Amino acid sequence: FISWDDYFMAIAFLSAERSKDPNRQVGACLVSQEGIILGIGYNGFPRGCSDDKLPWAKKSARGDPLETKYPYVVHAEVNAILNTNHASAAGQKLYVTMFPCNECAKIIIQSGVSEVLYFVEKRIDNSDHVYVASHNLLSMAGVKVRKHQPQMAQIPINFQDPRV
Ligand SMILES: Nc1nc(=O)n([C@H]2C[C@H](O)[C@@H](COP(=O)(O)O)O2)cc1CO
Ligand SMILES: [Zn+2]
Repeated sequence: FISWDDYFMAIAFLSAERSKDPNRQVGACLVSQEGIILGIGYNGFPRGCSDDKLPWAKKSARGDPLETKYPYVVHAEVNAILNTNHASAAGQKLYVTMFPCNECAKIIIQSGVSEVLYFVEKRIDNSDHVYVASHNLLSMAGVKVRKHQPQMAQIPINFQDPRV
């Protein structure tokens, strides 16, 4: 059977599959102290803001930031937190497929999350201030940060041959 940590991380991975970002699909799963899922999210444009009208590009040929996704996209972590009713703020754990950026770190801290479990970190070296700031904030606020160590290499879901 699947461990709790693998289970919640797998849910974050599955949620990431919903993202329409062609370059990076990120998923997050917020879990209460009691192990109840409070919220799930992935990166996408805000509700009502159509993918048909907003760009998914990383760069604009004209150098116009408004032609890129960055000013518009809601990060997976924020969606997971906003999708909850905040019933039990204390002791929440956030499972994320990617280490959170500094803007998400602020929201994670202010919403009362006490532990972040991430799968990969985008940061290549210490020069990326976004992730250095994120580490600093989480550490100052006493939010535990842990890299998920999977117990299972894969968790296949097979609709063709369900073991029921
Ligand atoms: N923790 C994160 N949560 C997220 O939801 N994202 C999203 C925002 C963008 O849609 C995409 C990053 O795009 P790129 O610059 O790697 O092509 O991933 C990114 C990170 C990484 O910090
Ligand atoms: Zn973020």
